[in-house]
Amino acid sequence: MADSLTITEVIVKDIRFPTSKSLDGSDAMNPDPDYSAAYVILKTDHPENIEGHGLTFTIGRGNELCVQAIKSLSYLVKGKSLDSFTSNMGEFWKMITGDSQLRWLGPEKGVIHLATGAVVNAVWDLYAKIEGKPLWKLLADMSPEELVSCIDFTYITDAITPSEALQMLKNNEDSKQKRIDSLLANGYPAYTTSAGWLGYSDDKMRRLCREAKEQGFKHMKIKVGSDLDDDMRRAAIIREEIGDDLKLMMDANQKWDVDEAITNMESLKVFNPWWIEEPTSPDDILGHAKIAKAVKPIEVATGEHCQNRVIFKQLMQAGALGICQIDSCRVGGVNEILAILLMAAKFKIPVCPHAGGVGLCEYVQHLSMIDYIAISGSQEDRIIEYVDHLHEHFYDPVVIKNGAYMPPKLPGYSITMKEDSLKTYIFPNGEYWKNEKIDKTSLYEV
Ligand SMILES: C[C@H](O)[C@@H](O)[C@@H](O)[C@H](O)C(=O)O
Ligand SMILES: [Mg+2]
Repeated sequence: MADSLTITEVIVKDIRFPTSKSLDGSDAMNPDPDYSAAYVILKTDHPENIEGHGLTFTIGRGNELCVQAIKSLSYLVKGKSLDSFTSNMGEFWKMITGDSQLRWLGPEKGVIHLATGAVVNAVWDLYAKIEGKPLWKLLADMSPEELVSCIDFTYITDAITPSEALQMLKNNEDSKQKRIDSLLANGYPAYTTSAGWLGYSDDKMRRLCREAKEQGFKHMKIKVGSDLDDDMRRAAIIREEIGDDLKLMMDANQKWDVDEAITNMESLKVFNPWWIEEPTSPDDILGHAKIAKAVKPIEVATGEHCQNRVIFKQLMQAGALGICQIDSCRVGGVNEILAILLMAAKFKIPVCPHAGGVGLCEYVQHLSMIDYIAISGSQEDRIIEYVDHLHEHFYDPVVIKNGAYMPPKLPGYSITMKEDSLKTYIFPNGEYWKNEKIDKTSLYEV
């Protein structure tokens, strides 16, 4: 029973994959990412040893900082009963983000908030496993009142109030089952970024474009922001491969200044992109608003480095955001995501989550599904990012059919990694890393 379950131990692991070797994930700002996870396991006294798993995503060096921050937060969950959290999820989230001394490190941003995402998501994973449901179903089965009670509305009531949120959820209540049935039958549409990594050769890009088309993808994303001539050349190759019917998106990964973004998009618009992603600093709300106005009808997309619900709120209020790219563990986990999904629905901004990395696809599928089932109620202009890397390390990897994510069936948040993978890729002494020459700019003594 949930009410007798106690979290007895919090284990944290530094897991890193050497993706920089194949340039998977490379972009103009991040040329050599090693996809990594600050990974947390909540041990419990459940008779069948059910555990809660969660992770936060980084790209290598610095993962150890998230690991330490999770350790600092762990006293807030260790020794507590799951029921003491699930009886009021909103209060639980306030408690995790409200530690009077740790809060100083943020508040609600940077390393401490990335760590919050891992811990909060691990608690949701445990909750869903105990209830015997995949996370999307656990959320779908909640009443509007229960869903609203998961959210901390602090700092966002000028954009959305609890009673407005409740009304929005109630409006969707009667038609929920219809959308669940459609997800079970058709899945949730995806787009792929796998073909367009900046470090890939032209031949590899062409081959991956063809494969993606054959797999049923209708949208592809390409990296830009290195050198405009090169961006033009690569965009032309992709358009040649995918034709005019498929949608093309561009991602500059924060490379440009505001006016530079506007000028460069003047040239790149000939390839008819649907959106330009992260054109400039993720903190520059007015800059995004200026770009959004200038590049219309191309949409401005951002969110993977958006630190919390307050920044999302301002982007929406300022008309700076055309596509909202929630990130499952950049912000403080499921509770804060629900707040952002509700604001996006209110502002009529489509949510297309940031995924890829390691575990992000596994996470965000649940979030888009609950958005569709209970919050926005729509799939119009909404797709989930998909990247074909590292899924083999998960017990319950994503299932893509005909370019769509199929709803996960196993209980939990789909983020549990295989024992063997954890052992092999733990940094710096796992089977893989112990023989590698390791960069010494980390806290580890090597
Ligand atoms: C370093 C990473 O692969 C990023 O390039 C990636 O998250 C990207 O911005 C994306 O939108 O998928
Ligand atoms: Mg991106």
